[in-house]
Amino acid sequence: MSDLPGIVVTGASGRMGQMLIRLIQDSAKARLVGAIEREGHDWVGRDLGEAMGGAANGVLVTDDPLVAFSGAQAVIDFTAPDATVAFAKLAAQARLTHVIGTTGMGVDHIAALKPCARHAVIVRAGNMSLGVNLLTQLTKKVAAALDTDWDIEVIEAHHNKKVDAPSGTALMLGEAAAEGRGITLAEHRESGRDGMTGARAKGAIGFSAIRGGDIVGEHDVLFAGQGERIVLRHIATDRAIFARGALKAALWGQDKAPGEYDMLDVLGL
Ligand SMILES: NC(=O)c1ccc[n+]([C@@H]2O[C@H](COP(=O)([O-])OP(=O)(O)OC[C@H]3O[C@@H](n4cnc5c(N)ncnc54)[C@H](O)[C@@H]3O)[C@@H](O)[C@H]2O)c1
Ligand SMILES: O=C(O)C1=N[C@H](C(=O)O)CCC1
Repeated sequence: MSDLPGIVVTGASGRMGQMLIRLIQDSAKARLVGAIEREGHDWVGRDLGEAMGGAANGVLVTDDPLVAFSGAQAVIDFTAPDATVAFAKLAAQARLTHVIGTTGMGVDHIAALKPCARHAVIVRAGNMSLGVNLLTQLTKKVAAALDTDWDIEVIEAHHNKKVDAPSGTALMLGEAAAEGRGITLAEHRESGRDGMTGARAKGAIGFSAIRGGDIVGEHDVLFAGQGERIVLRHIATDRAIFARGALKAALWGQDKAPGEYDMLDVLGL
């Protein structure tokens, strides 16, 4: 029996689920011990390897997290907000490191994670890539250096299957800009302009979302001044960057005290 950390992947058939499964199966630092899909999904009850179109790998896809979590050390979860809160409660009971990549979480979802983090390590980030997490620090620094004569806009583009907007990454970048400026995003957020909107509010942090085709994820933080503009940009061309970050977080969490963490903690940025 290997003593490598055993990892469960939720949303196994999803874009990120499949990426994570391949990464963990190829990893020398972790082993895949479970795969979860939602109740009624046609992968449930099937061998995971076969469901993914390859050879059998002996991992049965289940819709029962209690079964999957027993004998695991971490769960990596890129699903949907309600599902993530339900997984958090069970992961806390089982004392698993819970890595949350799910975006579109509302304030109630985030509040529901707090009691879980008293018992288990939770690492949550709207973007698990090194590049975007570094970009949040650059954004904070630029926003701190410029006054409100510079308008801040976050422009993001994603594939046509994405269900939430602004993206989790855009919100991270907006939070970083707000922090740099010493304001709260909640009080200065401006998104979804349409019709007679009136002039832009001075000091607002604006968001625009593009959805189309197979775009993996692109983010610009625009600082627009009089006669000049600064653009900080990140372009994701491969979902593997998110999966690598999530696996790193799951391993990092193994010797940490219960609590809520993000990728800045994991990456030491
Ligand atoms: N943080 C990051 O770095 C990052 C990167 C990529 C995607 N995401 C986010 O991850 C989430 C998933 O993205 P995706 O592109 O893989 O979506 P997807 O739709 O391809 O996959 C989601 C999967 O979750 C499954 N699911 C939903 N409810 C479930 C439940 N109750 N139990 C088990 N499985 C359930 C679905 O059946 C589906 O297979 C989104 O919120 C997305 O924004 C975050
Ligand atoms: O494909 C997605 O969905 C992505 N979601 C994250 C977000 O909302 O920022 C990260 C990029 C890809």
